[in-house]
Amino acid sequence: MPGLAARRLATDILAKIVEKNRPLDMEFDSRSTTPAFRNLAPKDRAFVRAMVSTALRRLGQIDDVLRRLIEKPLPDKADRVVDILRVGVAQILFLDVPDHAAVSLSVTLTDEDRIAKAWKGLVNGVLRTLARRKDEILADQDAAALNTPEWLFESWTAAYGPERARAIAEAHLTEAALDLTVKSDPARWAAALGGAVLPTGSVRLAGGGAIDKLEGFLEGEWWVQDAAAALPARLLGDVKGRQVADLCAAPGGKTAELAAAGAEVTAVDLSPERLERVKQNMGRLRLPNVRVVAADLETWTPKESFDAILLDAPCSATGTIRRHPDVMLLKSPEDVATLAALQKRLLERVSAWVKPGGALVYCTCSLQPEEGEAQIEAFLAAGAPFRRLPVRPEEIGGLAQAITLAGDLRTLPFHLPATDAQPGGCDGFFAARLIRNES
Ligand SMILES: C[S@@+](CC[C@H](N)C(=O)[O-])C[C@H]1O[C@@H](n2cnc3c(N)ncnc32)[C@H](O)[C@@H]1O
Repeated sequence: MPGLAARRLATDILAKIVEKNRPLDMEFDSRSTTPAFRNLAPKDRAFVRAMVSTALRRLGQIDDVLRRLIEKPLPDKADRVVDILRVGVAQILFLDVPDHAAVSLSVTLTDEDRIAKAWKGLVNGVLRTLARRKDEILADQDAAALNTPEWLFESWTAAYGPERARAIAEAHLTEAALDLTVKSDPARWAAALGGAVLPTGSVRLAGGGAIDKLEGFLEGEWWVQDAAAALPARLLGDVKGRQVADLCAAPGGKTAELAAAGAEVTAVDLSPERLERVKQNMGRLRLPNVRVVAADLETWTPKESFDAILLDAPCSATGTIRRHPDVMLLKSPEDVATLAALQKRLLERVSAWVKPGGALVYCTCSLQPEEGEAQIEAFLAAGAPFRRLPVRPEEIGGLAQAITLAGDLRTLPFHLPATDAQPGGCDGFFAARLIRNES
């Protein structure tokens, strides 16, 4: 039956993420070699990804629909039914799928399962009712609040105020555009690829299609990198001919920027597998000036100090929810606390490796102040031999709203608003630039 295999796979993947806490990318990577995945046409694979991402992005709204339309909560053994319903609701409310196809394929999937089949009538009834009442139900839902875990909404309200917290949650409702960092001539690549040049210099495409088939990929003219993720490396200024350490480097977006700007880069990361990707990427991009080191920064020590250091510390990644909606499900306040402790240790340790007068940029793709502003405040307050060098708007494409009072970079997911030429938004990044005292 056309489309059934894609729904079955989407339901299986969603179940693993929601019930087994498996990250979305990891689950897709591990499925990519299985027959169930390989037998799908490329457009069906993309559709599986769209169903799963949408179900995660809108999980709060979807579960609210199920609470409204199912009178008695389903028993634990009906997990499969819930997952089928979630994928079905995602199709009816948020994806461009005819209602009758979403309903009948969901019913067929239910009928396939030995236990779930007992709820075939319920699946049919719930999805048909939804198809009839969808406009009324959608109008009655507060999407931003329903889809955001309470602890996150509260933390953003405390950090940024209620209006900006809501704007962040609203920005998460939309899939991110595809941003490219180009080696040179953004206007030429924007024209060639049908995109637009952002004020920050990245090229933004509306997304869709296989990346490795796009012009310039094989020639190594650009790499995929969110517009906000492209900003921290730039804060190191002119790095041509300088010894620069990119710490926590994989998969290498910032390594590529530094190498393309002419630095001699030492790229360090804990994960040998992820470093393989750095090597592949640098090969494709024809950037030979990168030395890759697989090491734990908590124990590794460089032989010599560096002119400049970029520390892109491991973090909760709450700034990347538009691309990774599973973050909302998988991360907890405890994770933020554990990661903040690791970031503090890394920052203190690696800061000793910067030459006097050299720059240290600390960054994370987190919206949580504990992983950004508070780290730097505590580091400087503890008497570290560094001073802040505030970020200037002209260094980041005039994005003055992304500079804090203290002079750090703080992008939020609703920055870079949409225009006629391009969709809006960017990752939520924090970056601080510190200069080591001369003596
Ligand atoms: C945010 S990602 C880095 C993204 C990368 N800078 C880029 O722009 O493509 C964080 C990285 O930190 C690495 N990492 C985590 N703990 C580490 C440690 N103790 N030592 C070295 N690398 C670590 C992870 O393997 C992961 O690749």
